[in-house]
Amino acid sequence: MEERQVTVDEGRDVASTTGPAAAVSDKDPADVHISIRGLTKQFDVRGSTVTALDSLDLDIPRGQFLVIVGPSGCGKTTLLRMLAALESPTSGAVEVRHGGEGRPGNSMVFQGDSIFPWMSVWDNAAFGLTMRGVPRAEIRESVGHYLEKTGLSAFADAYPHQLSGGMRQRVSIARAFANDPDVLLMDEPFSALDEQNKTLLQAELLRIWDETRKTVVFITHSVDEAVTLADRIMVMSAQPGQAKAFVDVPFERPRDVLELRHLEEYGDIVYDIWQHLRDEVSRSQRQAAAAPATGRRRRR
Ligand SMILES: Nc1ncnc2c1ncn2[C@@H]1O[C@H](COP(=O)(O)OP(=O)(O)OP(=O)(O)O)[C@@H](O)[C@H]1O
Repeated sequence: MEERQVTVDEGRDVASTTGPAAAVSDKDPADVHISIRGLTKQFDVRGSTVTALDSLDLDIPRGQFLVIVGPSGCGKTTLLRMLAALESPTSGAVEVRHGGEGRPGNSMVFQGDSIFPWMSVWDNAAFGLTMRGVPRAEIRESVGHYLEKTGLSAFADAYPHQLSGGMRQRVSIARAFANDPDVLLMDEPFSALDEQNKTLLQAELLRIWDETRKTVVFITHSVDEAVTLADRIMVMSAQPGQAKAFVDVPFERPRDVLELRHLEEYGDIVYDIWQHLRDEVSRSQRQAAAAPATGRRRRR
């Protein structure tokens, strides 16, 4: 089994780091796909230090759909970027236990357009596989499959400017799944879409994910979206980002998005998450109002 481990240990005993009880798995360690210990990330912003993440401990079992919610600026994207090894920790460790020879470690799906405007839908969806030199027949099969699953077969030759925003996000999803990564990292992929498209795409994502049961780490600001998609939800505190609470979502799969939202228990879970989130959102707003000079930066 291949392993990617990013560790920056500034004199702390990572193994003895403790965190919220539910963050660290009590299951067989062989089931843990992603293990995070004491993860801290600081940025220097014009002479002052911004602690984006503070001593985060988290185990993500293989095949879990983990959704992260938290107020703006609490370090969600920073965490995802460290999982993708696009950013290195200031201290602490991220260990991703890679499960498949020759497969990419992760694929990312972002908010807004992340597909190449000069490539057709087909070429966009095939991009990761083509770059890895996968045989053409395999590419044809995999891309054909995921374009069909995302309702894009008829648009294989179209270019992004000929598509709606929802269709462009479908291309991103088809590309991510076709690439067959070990882990899927999704950063607010549906936030730019209208409510109807969002609901349709959530249902499609659930259907596609059900076939593969890949480990997913998904960021959203929408509590409804979190409860609809997740096996488990991590609620983060306002900056500096820490795990404030973990909420298990017990609904059976496959899930019907609309039926789910009728259930009494669905409302209870949404309420529970808002209870955890409410103070953090207020705290984050106060921080933003009090410290405009620290210069929160968006990278997208
Ligand atoms: N490259 C960077 N340089 C300086 N500061 C950064 C950088 N990346 C992130 N930050 C800061 O780290 C903090 C966390 O940012 P991050 O984007 O991870 O938050 P977030 O929870 O994803 O926010 P949002 O919900 O608004 O997308 C913010 O204060 C941000 O300004």
